[in-house]
Amino acid sequence: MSTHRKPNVTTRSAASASTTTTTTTTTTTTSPPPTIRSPASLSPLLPTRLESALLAIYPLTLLLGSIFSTLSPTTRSIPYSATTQSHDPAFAPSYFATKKNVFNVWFVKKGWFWTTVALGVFVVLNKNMGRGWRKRVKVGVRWGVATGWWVLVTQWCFGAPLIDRGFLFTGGQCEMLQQQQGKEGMGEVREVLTAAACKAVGGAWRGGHDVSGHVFLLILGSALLWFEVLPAITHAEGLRDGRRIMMGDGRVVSVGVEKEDGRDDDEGDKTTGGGTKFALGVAALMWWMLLMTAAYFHTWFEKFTGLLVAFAGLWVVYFLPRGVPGVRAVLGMPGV
Ligand SMILES: CCCCCCCCCCCCCCCC(=O)SCCNC(=O)CCNC(=O)[C@H](O)C(C)(C)COP(=O)(O)OP(=O)(O)OC[C@H]1O[C@@H](n2cnc3c(N)ncnc32)[C@H](O)[C@@H]1OP(=O)(O)O
Repeated sequence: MSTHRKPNVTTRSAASASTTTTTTTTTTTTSPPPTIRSPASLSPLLPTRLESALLAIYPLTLLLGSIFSTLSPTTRSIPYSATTQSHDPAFAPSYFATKKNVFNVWFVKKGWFWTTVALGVFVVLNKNMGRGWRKRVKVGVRWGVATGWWVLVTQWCFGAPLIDRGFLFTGGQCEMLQQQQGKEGMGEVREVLTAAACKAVGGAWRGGHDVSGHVFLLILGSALLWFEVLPAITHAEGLRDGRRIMMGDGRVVSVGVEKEDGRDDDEGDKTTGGGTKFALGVAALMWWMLLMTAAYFHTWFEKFTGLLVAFAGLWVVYFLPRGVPGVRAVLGMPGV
């Protein structure tokens, strides 16, 4: 089964193969090169096993936090307000259960800034990207698409962001709009089509489904960081050549065939310099804040939809290019 794929995946090692003795023929038939070890049935549009395991950390974290909030006697005994999406701050069960906690105010609420800085530092300081700009530009393009998704979902989507549109679509509205006296203070009706405008005029954003912006941003930002960083610092096949791509003629091969001149810039020198540590540190803090969000804020369903919306963006940036050569030409793939 694997023999007809072998020529596609061994191109990158052709140079080294020519230096080996004739006995290599026997060796190659019995022990296939690492680039074809992934199950043949795996679609390039799906994560490798290792990527799946890493991505599974997110739903598991949400589950863990939600179970904790359900079972913890302290958390359960304090009233939860669906409108503020939090516990009464006067009785907050933990420092992390208050909205004003310093990590929320300076880190999560500015989470895309931190994601950008961490990625920027990694790209500038990481030696494994080679001397040219090609790989760095592709990282920038992927960041641009992820940023576009963040903007559309949380900031602006030709008017209200998608989260607010979803809230209104599912029957929510600014409570003051329902009460006639509130309408005057709000000015244009368009202004109250966003949660921010509603809160600014003292209204309550109630009644609809509010996708968790925190869950969305923390998953999108942290996964973006490790999807970019890990292929550059690990030998794990599931994050490197175990990734499968579809070629223009429909063949599914290892991503190894697309490496520049068959060369693997990253091989051998797996440095974890300051840029890498900083980026992974930001991703780790994001994971912690995700756990805190899961434990103290939002409903189960709000967290679940935050996860889905983040995964949708990640799929477009990191998995769609594997199955569509045209998209791959624009977005590239980390470590390739
Ligand atoms: C040599 C080296 C060279 C280096 C070279 C580097 C180059 C480096 C270039 C830099 C250049 C930068 C350029 C950046 C360019 C940008 O990226 S600028 C963008 C900066 N802006 C941001 O990052 C903003 C990010 N924030 C957001 O998008 C939104 O605030 C969020 C995070 C989506 C959250 O929205 P939200 O409305 O809070 O929504 P939600 O999650 O539903 O929360 C509901 C409520 O529960 C609360 N809540 C939920 N979870 C929690 C929690 N865990 N804790 C407390 N409260 C919570 C919320 O606070 C919220 O309460 P309210 O505030 O509404 O009362």
